[in-house]
Amino acid sequence: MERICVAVRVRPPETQEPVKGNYWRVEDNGISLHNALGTPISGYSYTFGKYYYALSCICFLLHRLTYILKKCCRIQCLADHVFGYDSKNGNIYEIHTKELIEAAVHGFNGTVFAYGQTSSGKTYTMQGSSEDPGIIRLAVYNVFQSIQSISDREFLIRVSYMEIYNEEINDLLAPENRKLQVHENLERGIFVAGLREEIVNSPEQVFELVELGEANRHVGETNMNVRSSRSHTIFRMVIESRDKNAEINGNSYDKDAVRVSVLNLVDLAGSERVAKTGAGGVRLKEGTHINKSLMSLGTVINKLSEGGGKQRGHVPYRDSKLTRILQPALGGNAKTAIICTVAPEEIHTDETRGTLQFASRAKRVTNCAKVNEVMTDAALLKRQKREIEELRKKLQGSHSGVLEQEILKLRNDMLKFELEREKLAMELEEERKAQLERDRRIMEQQQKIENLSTLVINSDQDRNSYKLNSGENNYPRRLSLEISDQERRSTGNGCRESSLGCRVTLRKEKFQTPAFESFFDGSAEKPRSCSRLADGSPLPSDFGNIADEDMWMTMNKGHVTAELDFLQSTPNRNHSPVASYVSSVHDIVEGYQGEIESLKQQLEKALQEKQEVEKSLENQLLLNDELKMAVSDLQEISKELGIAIPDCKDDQRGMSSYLQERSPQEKSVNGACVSYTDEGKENHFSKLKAKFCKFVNMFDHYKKENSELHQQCQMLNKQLNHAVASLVLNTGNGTEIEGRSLQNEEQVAGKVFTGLEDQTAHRDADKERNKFQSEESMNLWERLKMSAEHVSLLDNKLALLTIEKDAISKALDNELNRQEQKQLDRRFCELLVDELKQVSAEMAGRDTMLALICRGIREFEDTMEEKRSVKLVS
Ligand SMILES: Nc1ncnc2c1ncn2[C@@H]1O[C@H](COP(=O)(O)OP(=O)(O)OP(=O)(O)O)[C@@H](O)[C@H]1O
Repeated sequence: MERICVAVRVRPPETQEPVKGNYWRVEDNGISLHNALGTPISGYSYTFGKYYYALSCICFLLHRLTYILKKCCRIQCLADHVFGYDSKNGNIYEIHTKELIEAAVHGFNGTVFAYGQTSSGKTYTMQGSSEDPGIIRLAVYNVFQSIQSISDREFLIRVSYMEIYNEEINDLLAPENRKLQVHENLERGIFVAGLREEIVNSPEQVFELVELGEANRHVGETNMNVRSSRSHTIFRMVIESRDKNAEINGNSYDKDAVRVSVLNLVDLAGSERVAKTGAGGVRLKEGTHINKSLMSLGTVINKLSEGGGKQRGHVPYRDSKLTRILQPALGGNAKTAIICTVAPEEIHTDETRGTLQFASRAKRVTNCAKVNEVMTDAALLKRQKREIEELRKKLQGSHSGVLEQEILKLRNDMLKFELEREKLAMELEEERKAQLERDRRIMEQQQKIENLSTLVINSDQDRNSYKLNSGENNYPRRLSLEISDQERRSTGNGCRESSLGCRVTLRKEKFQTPAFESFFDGSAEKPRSCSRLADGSPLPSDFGNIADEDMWMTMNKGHVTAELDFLQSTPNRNHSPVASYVSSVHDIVEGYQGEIESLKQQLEKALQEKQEVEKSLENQLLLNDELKMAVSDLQEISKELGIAIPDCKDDQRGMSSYLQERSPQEKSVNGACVSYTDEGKENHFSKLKAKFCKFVNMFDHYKKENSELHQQCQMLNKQLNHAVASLVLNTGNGTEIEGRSLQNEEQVAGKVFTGLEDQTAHRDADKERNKFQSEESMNLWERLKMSAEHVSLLDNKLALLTIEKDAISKALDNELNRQEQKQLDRRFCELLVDELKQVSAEMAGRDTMLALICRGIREFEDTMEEKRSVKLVS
């Protein structure tokens, strides 16, 4: 564990004029604010490791003398420092950062960053000038020098340069690589995907790249700095090294051990105040992002400094790209040095104080740096080294230009692929999110549908209970307009918002045919077996294609069973002016229903009678059968006796003529059996004859009865026809619902007729009636629709008027309250006036009393005076 090294650098004043007000003075290893007289101002004094400063100076002097002393002092040397106006970048580098850079060559991660307000000299410190090279240049030189001094290891250095501009990471070496993403994995730790990395062999190569990056960096002019950095830049060197002699020594462990360290040299953009920078538009936006990310950095430092390096809790590295990229440098596996730059001018006192406080906190942060050794057989170092060698050989050849281009192209391709991969990963993630969202929506929809189904079922149950209670037929008595915002929004299965604005619920379990509301817009899907349905009508317009009764039943089944849920007026509408209109419509409907019900009763009665007649007819037929059997018995006996008896099917006349045409002996049926010699036979014959006569009489009687019954039956059928016809005509003026239900009745009636009358003629009549009925129904629906629209319009108006009325009554109430208040005030005033009058009267009384007392006193005094003068005289 080691602490972050923090140095403070005060840049020279902007003007050479002598300071008139307060000024910052650097003394020993501290910085304090002094007034114009040179006296330090209390509370503005910061001292940074005096003891360490002395030690570091000694260390600097003895730096090259003894390695052990250097080693011992290393930690101490990286202690805090304060650098004054006249300090050079070289001094700072030597004292503050050199150890860190050299440690990076030996496999430690290292980060150096400059922090401070705008125009305090961060860029100057990091980049420097031609006379005073900055930390980056000095570090690059130092790295290459160190590499050269280490003869037993081979190195590979890769360089990248990026900026964080408005919270977007851009590649400064490849400006086309924008909006790069930060990733983390076990192998590479935290890294920026798609960042161009250049393999370098010399400081000059690096400087070229730095220049290229600087040219691409975002800078802009503000009131405080002509060339103000508008982005944070991170110059990164990845140093890989491997033991050269490992293969010769046969040490496979050393051969595969590759040290990989990352050195970040960071030039932060400066915190700024809009009032001072005069930033607006783009500059303001940049400034906002800069301040935000610096605030995140401050928060991270605060968090890290709080726990004393042990219990840190959650550190919000992910709050900004800057802290995320610098995560290893802030409390992680890295050596870190911070250079806090401050401006000496009095006007920047607050900012300077802020920077110094940041420095104090950063000083308390501890890191845990260790040598990063990677064990891999396919080390990148080896591979890339070989590649470099190959490329170098090729470059030396005649086609160097072409090859160079090829390399560039390959590199670009590689980057493109990497970017593509990133993009695809992002798209995949987005798609996943979208899918989740879709699933959620579907779930919601399903829930809604379930809710609506429950509603429909409830409604169905309500209606059933209504039916049970009323003991009525299957027709709903009232139309109710149920408007509920929630339900109106719902457009699930079987439940749609109608053009009337009222919600119409279909009974899904029964409806197989076009939805009811489609009658309004004619969008209903036509049933398969009924292709020639009239537009918008639920009933077939042409019955020519209907082959039989079953098909007709099948076709109409959906319509006949289709019902609307109850529609109820909302309570507030009962009192609306249009409610009477609705109720009148309801009355008309109810009138029709009454008629229909009475007709139905008639029909039922007729059907009952008809059933009775049928029953007696059946009995008659049974008797007929018995009679037939008896006749056949008789025929057999007659045959036996040699008498020819006419067939039982013959009518009465046939039987009579037979009896008349009989032989003389046979004619005297009443006992003249003279022609028979055999007395026994005669008796038997007479018995049979009597029996036969009895049967004949019975037959006559039944036949008569039968014809009567037939007549009665025909009469009843006529009555039935008549009842049904009037029922159908009346239904034509009824509602759709009644119309449909009557179709059902008609079908029942049609069934009854089937056995009695000619079906074709009846169907023609049915067709006509149904056509008429459907037209009438549609007309009525149109009227109902219009009236419902009218009702809804009036309701809206009423609602508006109600709101207006409420507002007026509210205003009226307010006015009344005000009036009351005024009256109360007036009353209060009057009371006050009365009281005042009383008080003044009292005062007047007292004045009078006082006057009287005064007069009394005066009189008393006069008397006394007189007495005194009398006394004196006497
Ligand atoms: N130590 C120094 N010696 C001489 N000049 C300096 C020094 N430090 C800063 N300057 C000058 O001050 C000015 C502002 O410095 P610089 O641009 O480095 O500030 P900065 O902190 O990077 O500002 P910003 O955050 O706006 O980018 C520059 O003109 C620079 O040359």
